[in-house]
Formats: sequence, C-alpha cells, structure tokens
Amino acid sequence: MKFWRKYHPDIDAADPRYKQVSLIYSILLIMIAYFGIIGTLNITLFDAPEIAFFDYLGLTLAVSILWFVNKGGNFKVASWAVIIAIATILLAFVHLAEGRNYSLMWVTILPPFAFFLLGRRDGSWVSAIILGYCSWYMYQLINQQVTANLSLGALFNFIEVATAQVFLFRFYENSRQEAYDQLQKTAITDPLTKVFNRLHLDNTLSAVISQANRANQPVSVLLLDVDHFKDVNDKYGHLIGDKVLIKLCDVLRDTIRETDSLGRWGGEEFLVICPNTNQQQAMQLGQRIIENVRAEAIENNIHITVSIGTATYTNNGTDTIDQLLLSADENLYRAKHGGRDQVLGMP
Ligand SMILES: Nc1nc2c(ncn2[C@@H]2O[C@H](COP(=O)(O)OP(=O)(O)OP(=O)(O)O)[C@@H](O)[C@H]2O)c(=O)[nH]1
Repeated sequence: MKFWRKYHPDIDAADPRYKQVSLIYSILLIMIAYFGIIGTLNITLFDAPEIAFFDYLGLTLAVSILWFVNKGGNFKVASWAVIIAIATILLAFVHLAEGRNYSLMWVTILPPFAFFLLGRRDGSWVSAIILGYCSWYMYQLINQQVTANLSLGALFNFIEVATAQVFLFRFYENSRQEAYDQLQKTAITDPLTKVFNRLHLDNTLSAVISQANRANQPVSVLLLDVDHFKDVNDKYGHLIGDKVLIKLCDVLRDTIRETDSLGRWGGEEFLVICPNTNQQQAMQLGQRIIENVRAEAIENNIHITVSIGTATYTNNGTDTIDQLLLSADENLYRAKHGGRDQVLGMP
C-alpha cells in the first residue's frame, strides 16, 4: 500500500486522481532526497554554498508542499506549486551556471513533469515559456560573449530537442487522454444500447440521493420492462430483438430530461433516475414514455409496449436506496399483472 493512502484514505486505485496524487508524492520525495543530498555535497565537497542555497530552497519548498497535501490541500494547487518550485530552481540554476552547457540539459526535465501534472494545455505553455526563456537567455550570453562554454550550434540543437520534446509530450498526452476517456466511457456503458450500465446506475443513484439529502429534494426512479419481449425474440429472432432494445433507448432518451439518467438494469429492464422529481411528476413522465413507445414503430413495423413502476425518495429519514428500488419493482410487478402497458406508482 502506498504510504500516502493514510493521509487520503478516500482516494483508491479506481479514483481518477490516484495516479496524479502518486506522481505528486513521488516527485516531492525525489525532490527532498535530491536537494538534501546535492545541497550537502555542494557545501562539504564542492565548496559551492551559493548553489547549495538553491538546493536547500528546493528542499524547503518540497517539504512545505508535502505538508500542504498531507493536510488535505487541493491537488491542483499542489501540482502548480510543484511545477513552480521546479521551474524556479531550474531558472536559478541556469542563471548561476553562467552559460555552462550542462545547465541547459537540466531544463529538459521540466516538460514531463509539467505535462503529467498540469495536463496537455497548461503543460504546453508552461514548458514553452520556460524552455523559450532559457534559450533566449543563453542566446544573450553567447551574443555578449559572456560564455565560452556554449556554442551557437549547441544552443540551436538544444532548441530543436526542446521543441521536439514539447510536441512529443503533447502528442503523448493527447493519446493518453483519449484512451483514458474511451476506457472511462466503456466502463459505464451498456455495449448493446449505449445507455449506462448497472454499475453506473448504482453509483449515480447513490450520488443523486446524497445530493437530494443535502438539498432536501425528492428523487424518483422509473423501472421499465418491455411487455412480452420473449414473443418479439421468438417471432423475429434475437438480432431484431436487439434492434428493438436499441430503438427503445432512443425513444427513452428523447423523452426524458437531460438531468435524468437512463441505464439498463438487466435484460429488457431499464431504469430512469430523475433528480428533483416528485411522485406526481414521475407518473407524468412514465405516462409520456408509455405513449411515446406505443406510438413508435420500432423495427420493421414492430410495435411494443412497456410497463413501468415508479417510486419516490423523499428524505423523510426512513427511506433507503434498497427500499426505493424495491418499491419501484413492486409497482412494476403490479403494472405487469394489472394488464401491462401502464405506469403505476405508490398505491
Ligand atoms: N434480443 C435480446 N433479448 C433479450 C436481451 N436480454 C434479455 N432478452 C430476452 O428478453 C426476454 C424476457 O422474457 P420474459 O422475462 O419472459 O419477459 P417478457 O416476455 O417480456 O414478458 P413480460 O415481462 O411478462 O411482459 C427473454 O426472452 C430474454 O431472452 C437482449 O439483450 N437482447
């Protein structure tokens, strides 16, 4: 287990912040070890206290940021603080080294940190500004013949490498972000109908109920089941049955609000979660769904109907999510056994 988890027990491996937090802690620990060792060497072995000053400054900054994140500080602020600390040390080093060519090499460590911690957009301009400034500064030193350590040819090579580095990191960060977004989407989507899957419905319902508790608002759910769907499969085949489910979800998406969540509960059962919706509004939505589905010729002129059970969470101190779903299920059962093609709520 990562040691920092004891300061942030709520961030587990599934949390999107996990990698970023890991990286922040790794960078801070490396900075502390690095600046501590090099600063001490600069004083004891190399007799360079003016450089050691910046090493200890880096050490102090790293320890302060570590303290800040341990105390629950904002990770975005911490990421920026890490990048500003690294950039400050690098710039101080470039100035102190008076044009020695190795100082430029160090500047190339900035882009990977900037891209990983700040993302593609901010990583790009921060890297471009720091690398651009260092190139310009070195060019002035060569021009004014302050340095004999760096040739114009070497500086241009540095500029080419730095530019390539920024473009490569941009490209890498782009593909990484796209792959991550795709993965996130796949993890919460039902592959056939492209509505949310059951796992995401569970998470959404918990989040919506917590929000409703804070705002003291009702939440309604509509549990919906296709009537006699087995007959559709038996008569037209499974592939057509699949298309019917896909088309049904199109109708449902067009009928519900943007703030509602639609997902597949299982088989030919779907759940709609409606924040800030009372029992009466849920019944109206259910009725609209029934009518829209009935009116739509779904596939090859196949007409289907659906039955719906609704239930409403009112934050009266006794309701639970399980009870809410159980009530919706019981009402769906009554709708089925009362003749189908209808919506039923609390008796
Ligand atoms: N084509 C297709 N069929 C599915 C899918 N998931 C579940 N089914 C079918 O849905 C049917 C559900 O049948 P039942 O549970 O008997 O319900 P029903 O025929 O809809 O009858 P009622 O719900 O009582 O109106 C079964 O034939 C399942 O095979 C799917 O993804 N694609």
